[in-house]
Amino acid sequence: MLLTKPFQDALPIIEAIEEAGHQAYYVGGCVRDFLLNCQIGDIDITTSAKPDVIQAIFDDVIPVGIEHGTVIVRHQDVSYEVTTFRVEGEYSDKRHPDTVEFINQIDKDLERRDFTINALAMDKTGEIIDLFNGREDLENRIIRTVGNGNERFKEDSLRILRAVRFTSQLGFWIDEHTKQAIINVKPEIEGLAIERITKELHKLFAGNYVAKGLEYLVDLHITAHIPILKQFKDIQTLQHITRPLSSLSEVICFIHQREPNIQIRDIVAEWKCSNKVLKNAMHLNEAIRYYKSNGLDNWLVYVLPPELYKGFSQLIAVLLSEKVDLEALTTMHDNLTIRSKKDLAINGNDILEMYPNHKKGPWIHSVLIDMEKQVVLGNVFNTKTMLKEWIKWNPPEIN
Ligand SMILES: Nc1ccn([C@@H]2O[C@H](COP(=O)(O)OP(=O)(O)OP(=O)(O)O)[C@@H](O)[C@H]2O)c(=O)n1
Repeated sequence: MLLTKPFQDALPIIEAIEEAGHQAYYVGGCVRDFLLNCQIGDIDITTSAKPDVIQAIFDDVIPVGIEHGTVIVRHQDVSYEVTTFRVEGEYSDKRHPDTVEFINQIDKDLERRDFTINALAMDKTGEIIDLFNGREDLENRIIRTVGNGNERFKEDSLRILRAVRFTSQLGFWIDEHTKQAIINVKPEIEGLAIERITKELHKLFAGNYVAKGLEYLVDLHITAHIPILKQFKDIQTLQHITRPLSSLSEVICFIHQREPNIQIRDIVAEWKCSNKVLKNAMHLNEAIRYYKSNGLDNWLVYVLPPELYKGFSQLIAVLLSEKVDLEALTTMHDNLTIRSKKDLAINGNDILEMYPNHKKGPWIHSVLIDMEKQVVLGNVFNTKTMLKEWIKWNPPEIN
């Protein structure tokens, strides 16, 4: 099969390993996505060479997980994960295998992988190694564990969420035996590091077939073992989603809107998200609240950071089945009369001068915000005279 560019770019790595007398193959998600004609993410390479051999062959190697057999080889500004063929022991810390044994043949390495569609390898000529009928499952759009599902999921219960995530990304179905194994092993999800769960949920909500993924999550009662989702009173409401949500802030805002008892701050804390995610989720939530009572106006566009317009428009579609055009938001933003408080033609001192018998205080800030809003909404011109006039007619409450 003709290799596409990302594989051709990685070819010198495979060739150099082979020239040193070892085997090397493209493996996992990149081969799956290649056969599906999807955009290729990272290219992973699996090899019979041990990490120290890889370090000796290449100049630019980052030892990210030598004890597990993984190093990163940098080649023409791209990072490639190169992992030695291995079999693994138990995952008692729920993150990494307790023991790793390096082996010389690819078969056993493929056998330890999660799903048949991920247990595919490809050599440098494009020849596919498919020991578990992964290609047939790709054609039939099936997620099936390699061998015994109970064992695969017990080795790493994150694979349960990966299975569901793949249904959301690829629109595939989960094989019946695999489904049963998910049901058997799902309580073990509770022992996983939350960061790993959050990462999978993020990918699940962003999948093109998100409704399908969430249907599995709910129907197989996996949600009962996922922090935050287990708090839903009516978990069915989680499934009513018509399109993907690409950022975690959108996901968090969506959850709060669907289940208002669950607070945004609590989701962020439980899922260990960043402050940036918290801030953006709050912005989105405030914008949705405002939109529900006022519709779309200049104030909403002014207050919401432009980088969140896309997420806002997605959420409006998902939550309210309404269309807010991204272009319309951008045009409204371009036509705003002011971009920030600094552009106001009046400042705190001007206001204080109008009320010489009063002291500085929070009331000045309130007047300024009100002015900002009136100017943005086009109710008053942004000149000092007009703004002072407006204040005279709408005197502030000073206390
Ligand atoms: N819990 C896991 C994680 C990964 N893998 C194997 O390691 C490969 C690479 O894993 P990763 O990069 O995490 O996932 P991808 O399948 O490549 O998918 P994506 O990049 O979309 O996350 C997978 O294809 C699979 O063969 C596994 O068996 N069990």
